[in-house]
Amino acid sequence: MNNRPVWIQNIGELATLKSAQTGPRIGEDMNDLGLINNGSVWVEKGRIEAVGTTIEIKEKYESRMEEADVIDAGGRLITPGLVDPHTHFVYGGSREEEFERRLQGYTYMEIMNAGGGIHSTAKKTDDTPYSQLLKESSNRLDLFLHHGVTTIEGKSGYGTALDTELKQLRIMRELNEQHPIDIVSTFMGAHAIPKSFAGREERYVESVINEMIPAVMAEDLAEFIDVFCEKDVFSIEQSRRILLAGKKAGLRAKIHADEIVATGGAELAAQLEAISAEHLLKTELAGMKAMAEAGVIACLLPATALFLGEKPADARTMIDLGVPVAISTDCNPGSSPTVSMPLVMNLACLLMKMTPAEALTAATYNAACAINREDRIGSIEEGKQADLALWNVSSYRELQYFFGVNHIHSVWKRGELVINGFGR
Ligand SMILES: N=CN[C@@H](CCC(=O)O)C(=O)O
Ligand SMILES: [Zn+2]
Repeated sequence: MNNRPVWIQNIGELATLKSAQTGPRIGEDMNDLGLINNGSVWVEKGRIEAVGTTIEIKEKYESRMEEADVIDAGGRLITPGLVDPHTHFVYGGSREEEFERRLQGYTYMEIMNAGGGIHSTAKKTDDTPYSQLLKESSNRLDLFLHHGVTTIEGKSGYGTALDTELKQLRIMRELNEQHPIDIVSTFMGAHAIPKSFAGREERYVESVINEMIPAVMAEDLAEFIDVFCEKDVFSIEQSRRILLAGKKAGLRAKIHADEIVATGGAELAAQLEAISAEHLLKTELAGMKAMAEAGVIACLLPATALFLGEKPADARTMIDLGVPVAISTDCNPGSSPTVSMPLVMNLACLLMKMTPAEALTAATYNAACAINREDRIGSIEEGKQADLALWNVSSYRELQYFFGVNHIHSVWKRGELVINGFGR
């Protein structure tokens, strides 16, 4: 830990995301970025001590300037470190052959029902030794960091049995200790019904409830539970039982809902007071209204929609109804092989017609809310972790507009410069 204070000054545009409102931002508040022109941040012991204009911070810390490492941001943009609230980043192998098959016309579910898709990654993840899986996942985290991401959520769910679930979750725990990125873990044993349980689907649901959840809790390996609630995967009733069992054990609920077919997953999320519902490509108005009413965060995944050739989620209606919206990469080898939150922000604007400001809110503060971390990350305010991203552009609008490029310059994690673009 750097014990010297860090004074970052001459920030052309500082998007603090600070707001008088508490809880996830909804409606017009998603456009309020708490912007400061010619901004400055004073960081001490990994925390943000003060935020203001360069002149204000200079005056406030005049007597202590000598002690500080002084950084000139050169008129660039600083945002909170990006938060990716939905990933499956611990996995073995790759699925580029399946990508080609989909380009030839096979659908995602056809491939999965024929034993490919999630089943193929589960088999490869079973077969990848712990140390190799750890190394490959750590390399992926490096890529996330190079795209300005300082916290991610990670899900288990690639395995044909409990031991692979535990392997994935233990890897996330170990990486959380080793890697600069903070990892928040979700147990997703209900991602696919293993082929060995064909015809005995109920038996698998029972095993998730009676064997897997207790084993995960015994090692305190997860904070959230998630289910792939989908036609031909887990039904509404199976999803309800699994999520209720998780909640009873102390996990907060998330749900992959209405991705391929509208099955009522959004309504279930509202009934169970899930913290978030994911995908929502096919969600109907009633489901959106129920989510708005219950305060469930919509975690939207435009890179997945693009990669699967599906129409993206109706973010505009959700925002207009008061549903809090977050966005995420959904990094996984089948439906979204990307680590780029900057790309996801571009796609949120281009495909879902979110404003540049809404996309930034969805990738920072609201994303932090979707993983219950808004008390410490997601905005640049006094007392929060000094997780900061410096971009090689002068405004957030430019970041969202000049697309397909990684504009990252430097990244601080808890006040430490972990990606250093100075001098280039
Ligand atoms: N849809 C379910 N799960 C993942 C995809 C997993 C895979 O295809 O490997 C998702 O969120 O997109
Ligand atoms: Zn997912």
